[in-house]
Amino acid sequence: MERTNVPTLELELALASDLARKAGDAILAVRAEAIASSSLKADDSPVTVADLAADAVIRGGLAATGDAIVTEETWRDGSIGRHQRAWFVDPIDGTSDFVRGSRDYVVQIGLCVDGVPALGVVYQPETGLLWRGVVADRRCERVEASVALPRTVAGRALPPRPRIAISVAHPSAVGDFVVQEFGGVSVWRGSVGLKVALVVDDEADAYVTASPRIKLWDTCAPAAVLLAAGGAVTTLAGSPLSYEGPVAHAGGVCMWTLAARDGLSSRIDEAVRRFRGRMFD
Ligand SMILES: Nc1ncnc2c1ncn2[C@@H]1O[C@H](COP(=O)(O)O)[C@@H](OP(=O)(O)O)[C@H]1O
Ligand SMILES: [Mg+2]
Repeated sequence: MERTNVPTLELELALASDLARKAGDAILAVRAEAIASSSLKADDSPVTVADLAADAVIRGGLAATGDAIVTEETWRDGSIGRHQRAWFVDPIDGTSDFVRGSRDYVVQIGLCVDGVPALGVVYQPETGLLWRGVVADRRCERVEASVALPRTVAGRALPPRPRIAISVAHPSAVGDFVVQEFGGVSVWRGSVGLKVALVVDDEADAYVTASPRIKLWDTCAPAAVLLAAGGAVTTLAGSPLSYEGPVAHAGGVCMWTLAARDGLSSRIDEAVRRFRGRMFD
């Protein structure tokens, strides 16, 4: 049968892009008040009225899809379970940076199909930059002032000093060790989505975190963006990330170019061995 070039998940990509921008507007509208009145959730992570407003905008916009919806601000404990389609929403990724007045925070909307990231949108309200991807079409783009620039990481070589994107808000001994072990350079940045955007934009080769506090909504959208660009997404041990079980990634997360995965994964193993028992800080 003749192959058609009908784009996959076109409506979903348009919907998620529109909702991410609307959520971004909702955040900017209450930013000052949100920063002044932030509070801590039961797990000690910050939350603001901006997180809640953006969460509500996105949930409202996705409701008509009839799909499962998992959002940071509404999810209650338990396992995600198996869904044909499930949206993972982080209304603000990088809330701790946001409350410090940093521009490094994003809105993230990801869609898993059969438990695997299929589509993702990462939007930075402060700059209007948007990264998005549809994995099945190998379509990844950075949208800047309404111009979509295609992005790929396939075929990118690993530089002699690999650039490793590392959390500003949550530095860790494991992160430091991994950078040292790779003979690499740390690229400090807030938000998971922006660290993965660094990989997509050729400003980093890998994002590595050992934190068990990283959640499925922190990773789903950026994972889809990077996979669509031809990159790889794994646990520290090299397994695929699961989106059907617990809401936290217990095995850490690596998001990298194929060259970085191939060149560095054995040394990640070394980090895992060395830090066993106190791996997650
Ligand atoms: N060691 C840690 N402790 C607490 N949260 C962490 C963490 N490492 C990552 N995270 C979570 O991962 C997200 C991005 O963190 P970072 O900017 O440090 O990379 C944040 O999500 P939210 O901002 O959506 O709550 C944060 O809660
Ligand atoms: Mg968040």
